Amino acid sequence: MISAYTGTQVRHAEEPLLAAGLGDVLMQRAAHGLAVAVIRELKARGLRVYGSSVAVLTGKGNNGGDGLYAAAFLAARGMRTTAILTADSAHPQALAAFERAGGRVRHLSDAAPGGLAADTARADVVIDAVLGTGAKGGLRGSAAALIAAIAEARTGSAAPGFVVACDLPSGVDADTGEVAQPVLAADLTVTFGAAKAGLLADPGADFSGRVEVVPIGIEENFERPALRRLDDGDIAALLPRPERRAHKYSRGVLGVVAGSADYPGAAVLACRGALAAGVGMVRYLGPPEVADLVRESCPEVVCSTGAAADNRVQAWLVGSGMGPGDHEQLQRARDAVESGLPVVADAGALPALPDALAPHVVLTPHAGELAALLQRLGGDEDRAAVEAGTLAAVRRAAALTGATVLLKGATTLVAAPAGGVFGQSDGTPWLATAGSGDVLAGIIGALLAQLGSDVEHFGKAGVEPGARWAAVAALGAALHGKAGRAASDACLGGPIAAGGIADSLPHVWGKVSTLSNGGIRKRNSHSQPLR
Ligand SMILES: NC(=O)C1=CN([C@@H]2O[C@H](COP(=O)(O)OP(=O)(O)OC[C@H]3O[C@@H](n4cnc5c(N)ncnc54)[C@H](O)[C@@H]3O)[C@@H](O)[C@H]2O)[C@@H](O)CC1
Ligand SMILES: Nc1ncnc2c1ncn2[C@@H]1O[C@H](COP(=O)(O)OP(=O)(O)O)[C@@H](O)[C@H]1O
Ligand SMILES: [K+]
Repeated sequence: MISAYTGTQVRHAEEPLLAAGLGDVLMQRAAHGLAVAVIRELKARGLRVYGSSVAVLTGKGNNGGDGLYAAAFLAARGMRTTAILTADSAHPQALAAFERAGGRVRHLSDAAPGGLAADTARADVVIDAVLGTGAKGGLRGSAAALIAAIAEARTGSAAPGFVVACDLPSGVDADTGEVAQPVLAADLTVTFGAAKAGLLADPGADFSGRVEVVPIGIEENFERPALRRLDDGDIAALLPRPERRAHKYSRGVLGVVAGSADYPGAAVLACRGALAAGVGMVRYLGPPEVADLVRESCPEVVCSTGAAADNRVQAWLVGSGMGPGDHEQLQRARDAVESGLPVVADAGALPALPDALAPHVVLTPHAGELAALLQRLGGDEDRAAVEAGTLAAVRRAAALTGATVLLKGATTLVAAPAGGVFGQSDGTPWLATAGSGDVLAGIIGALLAQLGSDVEHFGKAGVEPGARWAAVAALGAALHGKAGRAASDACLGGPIAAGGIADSLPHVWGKVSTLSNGGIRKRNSHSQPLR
């Protein structure tokens, strides 16, 4: 599990060490980790360390101190180092160490910004150490103009070098991932003590590049993370596995209330997602012409009639491909929510459900649908506001509705009403294709049907009871993202259609499940050695 924290949590974790007079030790550890990461990245790109150039942009706080100490290490390794001091002061000891190591200092206040930006953009490595967790808002004044000019110079030409953010890209809010432009997009963010939540949520993640965490000795002092990400080991541990004596009903039946005359394909794609995600059986309820298409496309699906209450299932999927005029389907969706069973509620069901829900109801809006939901509950966020502050918006929706809320996007966030948030970023932009969300709803529905009643399962994987519905939804988002990526990889990085996500899921599932302790022999409960 990757755990991320707010800047305030990181500062609290540092406090005991600062009180013990270890502030400079922490900074040296951070700076050394940053320098090592820069050297590793240079080598990975086939560049020599000795003689390569590095420009470090510094502010007046400790973030600038980290950057200057790191540049001093790099100067000692033979790099040509320049520090551009963007503020009227700099961390005094770090600046002295940098100068002792032979680094060159330039002051933003003394230079023509255009020339300085052009020189900086040409460096093999640019380190952004202007603002860290102590930032109040974004870059201002001449520092903002310099960063904007460097960003522009780097986009205009095929910039040869790479950008490394020290702790976080300046202008990205460590707690929320909100972005105050201008921000210099990093290829690599080297962050200290723990990942910051804002690096793993959009839009901050757009600017963070790859994120590496440098341990600095504060790791024991953290409490509850602000955001968690399931890694492959967690996914392997959480995947349901059929018992040896399993039958289709014990493995879980998913009821699907989806599709309409206008969008019949959504029902098919939701069923295909569910079938690929290990469910024992899918029961479809919907208009006869949609049911015909479902039968034709997925003969495995059992099509039923009647009300939701007449059909025995372990979980429901409602809403994909439904509109406000689909009264009978919407009534089934409301009944499914009333049943008390786990429900994934997508698309057309979102505006039709009661305002007050429960954690076992997983809502799956995209940004536009989340804005509409928040507006209905008294907020004034539009789609752009949700996209500018995804973490805050998804938390607010979960708190207001009492449901688990999954916000779809490049990073998919899942908020539990009790407070925990998961953030998955396993996919590819090729997933932004019509019907992709229907497949996701099918996958989550299948997981709810299989795992919904198994509370202990989550405890074993380190997920507390209050966050287990969010963990199921995050597991679904992770599988969906990985399946989309695998489908695209199979076409050498080419485009995918939504059905391809479902098609590649079983293979992705099998591959990731081999990572569980015990390895490949534990992959299936029936592949036991003969006794
Ligand atoms: N506290 C510690 O012991 C450690 C801190 N570390 C580093 O220290 C950073 C936090 O340091 P600080 O608390 O000094 O904060 P920052 O270095 O983020 O910057 C704060 C300074 O910048 C000014 N400032 C704030 N917002 C500004 C804005 N929008 N425009 C211009 N100036 C602004 C403030 O007045 C303050 O002087 C972390 O991100 C990390 O890089 C690491 O060295 C590890 C140890
Ligand atoms: N840029 C992106 N990168 C990765 N995944 C994305 C991106 N954009 C969208 N997705 C994913 O694709 C799916 C789109 O779902 P949705 O918006 O409901 O589409 P539809 O309604 O057409 O099915 C979601 O799972 C979302 O997380
Ligand atoms: K920074």
